[in-house]
Amino acid sequence: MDSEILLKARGVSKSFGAVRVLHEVSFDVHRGEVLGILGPNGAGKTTLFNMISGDLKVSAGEIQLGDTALRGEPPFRRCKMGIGRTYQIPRPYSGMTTFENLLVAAAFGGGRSEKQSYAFCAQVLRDCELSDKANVSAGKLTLLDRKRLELARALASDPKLLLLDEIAGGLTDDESKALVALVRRIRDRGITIVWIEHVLHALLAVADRLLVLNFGEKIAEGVPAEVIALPEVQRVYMGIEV
Ligand SMILES: Nc1ncnc2c1ncn2[C@@H]1O[C@H](COP(=O)(O)OP(=O)(O)OP(=O)(O)O)[C@@H](O)[C@H]1O
Repeated sequence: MDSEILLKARGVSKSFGAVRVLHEVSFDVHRGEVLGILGPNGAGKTTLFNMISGDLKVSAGEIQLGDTALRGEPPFRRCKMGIGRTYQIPRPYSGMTTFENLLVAAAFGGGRSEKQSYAFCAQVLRDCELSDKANVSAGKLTLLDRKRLELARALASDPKLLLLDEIAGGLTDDESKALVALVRRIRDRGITIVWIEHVLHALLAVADRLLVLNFGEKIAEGVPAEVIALPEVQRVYMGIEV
């Protein structure tokens, strides 16, 4: 990890009508790091991602990628600027093959000829261990391979910053180890990652830092071992009274 800040969030808030979902959340994501985001159901984690990716507008506050303020930029522009994301409920085109799904995603990243896109997508498939499923219809993949495809689609847009939303849920221990190994390989290629995850052991295996949300507020941020030892985090996230 270097100390250059790739993403900066300052005072980010979101309300739906009278319901306040996020309140003045500020944090930095350093280039090359994996920042894990924890928090109970409904804490506002996915809402935060939606505001980074542009799926939702902020009610207040600022988000910057590098030196560029993201306010007013639509999702497709943010994708071209280097923000890739997965969704909690994967959204592949089920009637298309795995490879076709990647080609569509690569078209969003832009900047490549058709020939270059084919070569790039073939590389992403190899990285995600999906080469042997290239011609399989996305709707027929196993759960682990659907998760790999969700990741591969995000990678095909060639992100600098990858937002992962609960990709380890529902996997066996061995499968989640395979997914963690894949996340590590992506990080080692220089892609900065923010990972929302309830499967704590998967997150702890790769996160450099953790940020914890509760009821829309940041309650902790820092080195994983220190954060999960905090009494408030143990109480709200793990239900342990200390
Ligand atoms: N479009 C919306 N309209 C109204 N309320 C919403 C909307 N999107 C999210 N919410 C509410 O905002 C709160 C935070 O939701 P969010 O999905 O961000 O939580 P989360 O921390 O990601 O939870 P989980 O771990 O269950 O995915 C919830 O109470 C949710 O019902």
